[in-house]
Amino acid sequence: MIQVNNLCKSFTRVVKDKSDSKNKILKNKKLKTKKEEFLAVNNITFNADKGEIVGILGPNGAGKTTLLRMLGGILTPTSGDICVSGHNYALDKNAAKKEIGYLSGNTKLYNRLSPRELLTTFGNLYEMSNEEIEKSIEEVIKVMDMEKFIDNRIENLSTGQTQRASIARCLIHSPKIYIFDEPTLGLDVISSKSIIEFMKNEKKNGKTVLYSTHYMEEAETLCDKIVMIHQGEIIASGTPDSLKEETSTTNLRDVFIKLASERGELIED
Ligand SMILES: Nc1ncnc2c1ncn2[C@@H]1O[C@H](COP(=O)(O)OP(=O)(O)OP(=O)(O)O)[C@@H](O)[C@H]1O
Repeated sequence: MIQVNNLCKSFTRVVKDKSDSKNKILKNKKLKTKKEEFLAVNNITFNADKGEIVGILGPNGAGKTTLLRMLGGILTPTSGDICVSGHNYALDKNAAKKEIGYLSGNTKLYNRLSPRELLTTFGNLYEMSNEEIEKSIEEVIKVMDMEKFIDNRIENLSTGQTQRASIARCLIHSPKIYIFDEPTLGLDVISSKSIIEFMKNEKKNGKTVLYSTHYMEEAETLCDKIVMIHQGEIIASGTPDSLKEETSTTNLRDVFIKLASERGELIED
């Protein structure tokens, strides 16, 4: 399982210095800029248990990718704790990362390799033996239905096949936890259905799936638990049914709209 406690990530961004506007008008100077810290992820706490699918929902810029990149070990948190199957990231990041299969939102694969060659490369990176790699590839081919294109060059695959190859790359070392950033984004119904079915089956196998999406209807039927974030903060978390009940709404889209507008915040989507 994965436990996240008081997680924060701040970035420095460059903004226009409004206090300099008088200068600009008077002397026709370019407005000065200044550096400012802002919290992209603000004090996030939740957990995802064995056999659970947890959906991270939120509009553009909510902080979903930043959160998942920290959980995937790509970004270092500014503060807070991440614990994966008993391994604390701050104390033993490598052990924690071995438990995770992380799919980033903009995964780029090596175009000139075939999925089989890609999976072999990643198996080697995880220090698996040749025999283990071959066995795992055979499993992954079955799970992701890749027989037809396992030896084709990645540059010749369709979008859906490429996404299946990207997910296959996350499975090669048999992790216990999957962290997927928008795995069904831009896919047609057939390709997204196969990925949704994959997540459902892995849940049955006792795996933990943590994934982000904009598709609230998809999350509503798939997820055991929802973590809704807006402007870096959790605005609600719980089962889809409990969130609807607490807000007297009938779907997750309305839950989000109601909670965000109660806070008087503009919705960016
Ligand atoms: N490396 C960075 N440096 C500065 N700001 C960043 C960086 N990465 C993300 N941000 C900012 O942090 C905020 C959260 O971004 P993030 O990509 O995590 O949101 P998101 O919920 O994944 O959005 P989307 O759904 O559009 O992908 C945004 O304001 C973004 O501009």
